[in-house]
Amino acid sequence: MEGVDYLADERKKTEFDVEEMKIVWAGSRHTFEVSDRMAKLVANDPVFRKDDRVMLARKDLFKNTLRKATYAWKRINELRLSEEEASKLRSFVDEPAFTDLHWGMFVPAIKGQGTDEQQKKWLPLAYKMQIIGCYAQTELGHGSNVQGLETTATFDPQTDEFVIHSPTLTSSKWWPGGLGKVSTHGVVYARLILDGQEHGIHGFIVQLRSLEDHRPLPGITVADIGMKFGSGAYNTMDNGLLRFDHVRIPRDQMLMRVSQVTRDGKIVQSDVPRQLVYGTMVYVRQTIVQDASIALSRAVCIATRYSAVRRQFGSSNGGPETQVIDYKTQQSRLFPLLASAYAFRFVGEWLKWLYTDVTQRLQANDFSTLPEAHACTAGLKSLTTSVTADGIEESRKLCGGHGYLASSGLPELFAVYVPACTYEGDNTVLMLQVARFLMKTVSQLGSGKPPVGTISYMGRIEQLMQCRCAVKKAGDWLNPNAVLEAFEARAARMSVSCAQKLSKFSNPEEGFAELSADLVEAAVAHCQLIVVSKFFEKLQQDIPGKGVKRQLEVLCGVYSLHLLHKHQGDFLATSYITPKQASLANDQLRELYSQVRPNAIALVDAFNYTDHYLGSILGCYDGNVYPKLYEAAWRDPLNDSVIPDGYEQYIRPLLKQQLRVAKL
Ligand SMILES: CCCCC/C=C\C/C=C\C/C=C\C/C=C\C/C=C\C=C\C(=O)SCCNC(=O)CCNC(=O)[C@H](O)C(C)(C)COP(=O)(O)OP(=O)(O)OC[C@H]1O[C@@H](n2cnc3c(N)ncnc32)[C@H](O)[C@@H]1OP(=O)(O)O
Ligand SMILES: Cc1cc2nc3c(=O)[nH]c(=O)nc-3n(C[C@H](O)[C@H](O)[C@H](O)COP(=O)(O)OP(=O)(O)OC[C@H]3O[C@@H](n4cnc5c(N)ncnc54)[C@H](O)[C@@H]3O)c2cc1C
Repeated sequence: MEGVDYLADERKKTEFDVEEMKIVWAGSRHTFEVSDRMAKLVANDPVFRKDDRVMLARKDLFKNTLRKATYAWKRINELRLSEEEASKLRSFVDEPAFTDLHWGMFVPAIKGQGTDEQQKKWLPLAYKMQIIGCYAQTELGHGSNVQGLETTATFDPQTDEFVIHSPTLTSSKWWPGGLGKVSTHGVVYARLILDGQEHGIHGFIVQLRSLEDHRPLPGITVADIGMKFGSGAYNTMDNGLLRFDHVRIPRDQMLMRVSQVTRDGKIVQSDVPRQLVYGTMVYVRQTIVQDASIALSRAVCIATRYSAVRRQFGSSNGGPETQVIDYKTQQSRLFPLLASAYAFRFVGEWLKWLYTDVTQRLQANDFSTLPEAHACTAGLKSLTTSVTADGIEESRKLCGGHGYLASSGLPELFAVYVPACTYEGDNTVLMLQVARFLMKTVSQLGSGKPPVGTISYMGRIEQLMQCRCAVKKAGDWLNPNAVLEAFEARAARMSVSCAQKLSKFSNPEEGFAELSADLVEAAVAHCQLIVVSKFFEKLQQDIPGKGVKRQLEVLCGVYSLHLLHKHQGDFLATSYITPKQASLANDQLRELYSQVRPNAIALVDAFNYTDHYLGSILGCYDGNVYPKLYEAAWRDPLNDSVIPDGYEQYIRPLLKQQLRVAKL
């Protein structure tokens, strides 16, 4: 039944202009057009086929990734794509590869931490991919604790070189993507030693492999760390291990924007704060927040379309059964995820702005917003990746048994996505950084320095500690001020409560460790407030298109009220709302689900994903799920023959043996 749209009736119910919503989702008409063009380019090119990925053995999978990545690079050059187009094309290829780390971390590390001279030398080589780089920070023994890294970079004043060395097994670099089999160079993080004295962790550009024959250079041991979670998935990436045996590099290969080492082996600190050595992580964390909305929206698109196709129970007089999307339980699990995808999109857009702003300030030697940028990128990376990883798994469950099939696309999406909760900073460790920022802010209240930016609500601490929720009926929860005050009061009260408990400890570090679980909860409350408030800010913009703004208001209501419902313990325990008001919020939430329902399919169509990118039979645009599942089953290599390999060797003797036992 080629060409029939099985979701056409659903699409007829839409109450808003989907084409305009596509622009809102993309961020601008220009971004929409670039994305649309690149997505179609990839989808229509058979080299980028990916439906066989989960069947491939590791070596074939990896070679296939190399083929796709180099072909993508060829197309980028042939078509003279801009940086923006090239990056979109790579993302629609949808296969983790060494190029992610080359463009996503190696190049940004040189840009952010290299001097002008170093950038001039290394960036042209990297831009033409004449060298391929990775980001080699984590070690076997230490990842979260960057100050605990053991690799050493000892300056030798005789030769004007650094000697890079791995003194222990645990100092082996472990995890860097692209390192295992591909990278020719790495930005390697090591402990700087000058004249026997330690000077903290710094980045060094180290050549790892020959540019002639790709063999590791003398003193370098390098390999892949082995298979990871899931089939296909992140196994396309060659995460690597690396050991140095007194490897010498010229002095000018230490990235010297933050600190310089002089010819006579002295360290000179520039005005730039030492934390800029961590700058690449801040950059990547903000890109991860933007990507979270993409991964979550993919899962939600699949689950929403399938929930409209799937029917179970409720047939009367031989009529059709109920679409599972009409069950309130399904809606209460699915629609908050749909709303979260939109919420993360907008907070990601804002975070990109914040990051650009802090970068411009840093160039003008204004470091004042760095702590907030660090707290926001760390906290939002943690919050959005945790919700997205859980949301992908929930989407799989929302698709029932068929969600467990590889052809649903959800298992692989989960397996690729879930390490985002760990890489670029373990999510708990990052929330504890937010908590430190919050405790510092609370301790400085009343010092005459008013808190600004995302923490400015703390400046109204007295009012926020005393106010009570004014909601009297369910509809009052549609008032943005009521919702915002609730989230502000909850976040402020949880932080103050932690600060009060902390003040009872004579050793603040001991207190911080003891209270860390509470502190993480306060940090989560603060980050949720940021997401809610950025959604409301988005709604204050001029949003054209029939019914588009209205739909976004509904989604904003779903996002904030489902959080309020889920965390009602916090809101009640901090005495901002009463149980009655919590119950009214839930009533309003149910009503909002009914408003999402007729628009659900259109709201996921607005993501504008091609069937190729979604990679899911359950989520295909036309909803023609069952014939496609049936056909896909027959394509499985196990069905190449009616009698399986191994019948003669195992099944037949087994059956014969059973027969003998039966005869006895
Ligand atoms: C179906 C198939 C689908 C296919 C999908 C297809 C494609 C997918 C493609 C791609 C996937 C998408 C993205 C992939 C991206 C990346 C993944 C790949 C690579 C991953 C790379 C990595 O993981 S790199 C390694 C990252 N490592 C970490 O993040 C380590 C975490 N640890 C730290 O950051 C720090 O050590 C710390 C922050 C936890 C502690 O630091 P320390 O110095 O010990 O700190 P203190 O706590 O004492 O703090 C001191 C002061 O410094 C401030 N501060 C700390 N960090 C920063 C910072 N970054 N910036 C600014 N300031 C900072 C801190 O606040 C303290 O300040 P005060 O003194 O004022 O309190
Ligand atoms: C797929 C993938 C790709 C990666 N790519 C790269 C790369 O390209 N380059 C690179 O350098 N690294 C890379 N990494 C490494 C990654 O950055 C680290 O694994 C990550 O930072 C977490 O550090 P860890 O492994 O040391 O975790 P650990 O810190 O050992 O965490 C273990 C547990 O301890 C807890 N914990 C740790 N410290 C604290 C604390 N202070 N308080 C409370 N709880 C704590 C954590 O919450 C966690 O539950 C990658 C990792 C993965 C999984």
